[in-house]
Amino acid sequence: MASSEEDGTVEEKENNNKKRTKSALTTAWLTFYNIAMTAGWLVLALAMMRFYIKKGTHKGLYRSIARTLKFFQTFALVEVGHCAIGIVRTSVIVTGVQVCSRIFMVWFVASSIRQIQNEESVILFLVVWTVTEITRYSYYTFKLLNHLPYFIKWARYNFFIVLYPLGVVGELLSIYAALPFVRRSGMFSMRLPNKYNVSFDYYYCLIIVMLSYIPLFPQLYFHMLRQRRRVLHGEVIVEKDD
Ligand SMILES: CCCCCCCCCCCCC/C=C/C(=O)SCCNC(=O)CCNC(=O)[C@H](O)C(C)(C)COP(=O)(O)OP(=O)(O)OC[C@H]1O[C@@H](n2cnc3c(N)ncnc32)[C@H](O)[C@@H]1OP(=O)(O)O
Repeated sequence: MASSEEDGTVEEKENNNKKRTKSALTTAWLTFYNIAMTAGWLVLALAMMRFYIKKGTHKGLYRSIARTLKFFQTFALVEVGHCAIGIVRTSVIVTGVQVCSRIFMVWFVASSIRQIQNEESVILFLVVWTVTEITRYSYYTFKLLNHLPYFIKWARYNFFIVLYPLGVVGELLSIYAALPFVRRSGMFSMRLPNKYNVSFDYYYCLIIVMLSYIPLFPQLYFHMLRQRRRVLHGEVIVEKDD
C-alpha cells in the first residue's frame, strides 16, 4: 500500500516535471518566434523608410523589399501550426484565413505581377501590414515576458479598427489593378484542349478571391472586436468556432 502511494507520488512528480519542461519549452519557442518576427517586420519598416528617404518615390520600393517580405510573411505559416497543436489559444480557421490570404497576396499577386508593384495600393497594404505586425508581435513578446506596457496592449487592440479596413482596401485595389494584366497574359491559367482535360482561369480565380472578402472579412473583423472587448474590457466571450 505504502509503496503504491509512493509510486503514485513519484509518478505525479514526474508528470508535473514533464508538464513544466514542456511549458517552459513552449514559452521559450514562442518568445524566440515573436522576437524574430518583430525584428523581421522592423527590418522591413526601416528598409521602406530608407528607400523612400533616399529615392523620394515609392517606385521600386516593393522590388527592394520583396525577398524579406516573402520570407517573414511565409514564416507566419508556423502560427497556423501553433493553433493546430494548441500552444496558443487561437482558432486555426481565423489564423489560417488571415495568414493564407496574406501569403496569396505576396506570392501570387504582388510578386508575380510586376506591373502592379508600383501601385499606391501595394504600398498601402505594405505599410498597414508592417505597423500591424510590429504591434502584434511585440504585444505577444512582452506578454510572454510578463512585462506588457499598456500602450502596446492598447495599440494591439485599437489600431486594427482603422488598419484592418485600410489593409483590405489596399489588397482589393491591388488585385483589381492586376486583373487586366492577368487577362492579357493568361498567367497561371490552363486553356482547353490540354492533355489533362482541365481548364483553369486565374483571372476568374482572382475575381472569386475578391468576392470572398465579402463574407470572410467581417468575420475576422468581428473576431478582433470580440478579442478587444475581452482583453481591454474584461468581457467573457464564448467563441463559436472554438
Ligand atoms: C488561398 C487564398 C485565400 C484567399 C482568401 C481571401 C479572403 C480573405 C478575407 C480576409 C482578408 C484579410 C486581409 C488582411 C489584411 C490585414 O491584415 S490588414 C492589417 C490589419 N490586420 C490586423 O489588424 C490583423 C488583426 N487580426 C489578427 O490579428 C488575426 O485575427 C489573428 C492573427 C488571427 C490574431 O487573432 P487572435 O490570435 O485570435 O487574437 P489575439 O488576441 O492576438 O490572440 C489570442 C490569444 O492567443 C495568444 N497568442 C496568439 N498568437 C500568439 C503568439 N504568436 N505568441 C504568443 N501568444 C499568442 C494571445 O496572447 C492571446 O492569449 P490570451 O490573451 O491569453 O488568450
